[in-house]
Amino acid sequence: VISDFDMTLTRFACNGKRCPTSHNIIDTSFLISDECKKKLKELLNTYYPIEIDPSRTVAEKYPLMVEWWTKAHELLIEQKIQKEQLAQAVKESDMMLRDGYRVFMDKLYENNIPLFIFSAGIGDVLEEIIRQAGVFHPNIKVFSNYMDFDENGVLRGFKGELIHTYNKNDGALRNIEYFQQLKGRTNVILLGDSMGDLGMANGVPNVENLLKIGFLNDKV
Ligand SMILES: Nc1ccn([C@@H]2O[C@H](COP(=O)(O)O)[C@@H](O)[C@H]2O)c(=O)n1
Repeated sequence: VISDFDMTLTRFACNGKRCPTSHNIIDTSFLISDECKKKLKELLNTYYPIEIDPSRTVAEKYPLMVEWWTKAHELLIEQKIQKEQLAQAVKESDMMLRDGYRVFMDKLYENNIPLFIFSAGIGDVLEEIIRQAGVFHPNIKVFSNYMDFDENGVLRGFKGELIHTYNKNDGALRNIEYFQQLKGRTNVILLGDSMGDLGMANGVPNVENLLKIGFLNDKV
C-alpha cells in the first residue's frame, strides 16, 4: 500500500471544522511566535487555493508550490524549534487520523503488507502522530520532509530534496532499494487526495495491478 498522509490517512474536517495538516500542527502551535503565525497563515491563504485550483496546470502550480514550501520552511527555521517539543505540539493539536485507521493499519501489519507513506508534509510530525496513536508498526516506511536539528536539538534546516504536492512522481526512484526488496509484490493500492498523488506508484517495479483510491476532500 502506498499512501499519502495529510487528509488521506488523517481527517479533512470534523464537525465542519478543518483538521490540521502536519505543517498546520506546527504553524499554529506554541512553538511559533504570533508574528510568524500570521505570516504562515498568509502563505496558506495565498498558496492553498492555487494547490487545489483545478483550472491551473501542474506545470503552472509546480514552481509556486516550491515557493510556498520554501518560504514556510524558512519561517519555521527562524523560530528555532526544539526537537523535544514536537511531541507536545502534536499532543495539543486537533489532528485526527481518518476513521478506521486502527483496523486498517493493524490489519496491514498482521498480514505483513508493507505501507509506504509518501508525504509532502513534515516527516517528524507525522511519525509522532502515528506513534501517539499506537499504530507505528514495523511494516511502515515514511518518505517525507524531515527536519534537520543541530547538536542542541534546534531546527536548522530540512533534510534532502524537498517534497511538495506536485513532485511525487519519482518517489520509487528515490527509494530504489526499498522497492527492489518488494519486487515480488505485484499488486499496489494507492491512496491519495490530490492530483499530485496519482503518480506516487510511478517506477515501482513489476506492478501488475494498481488500484488508485482518491479521497475527494476539496474542490470535488
Ligand atoms: N506550509 C505548508 C505546506 C503544505 N501544506 C499542506 O500539506 C499537504 C502536504 O502533505 P501530503 O501529506 O498531502 O503530501 C499539502 O496538501 C498542503 O496543503 C501546509 O498545510 N502548509
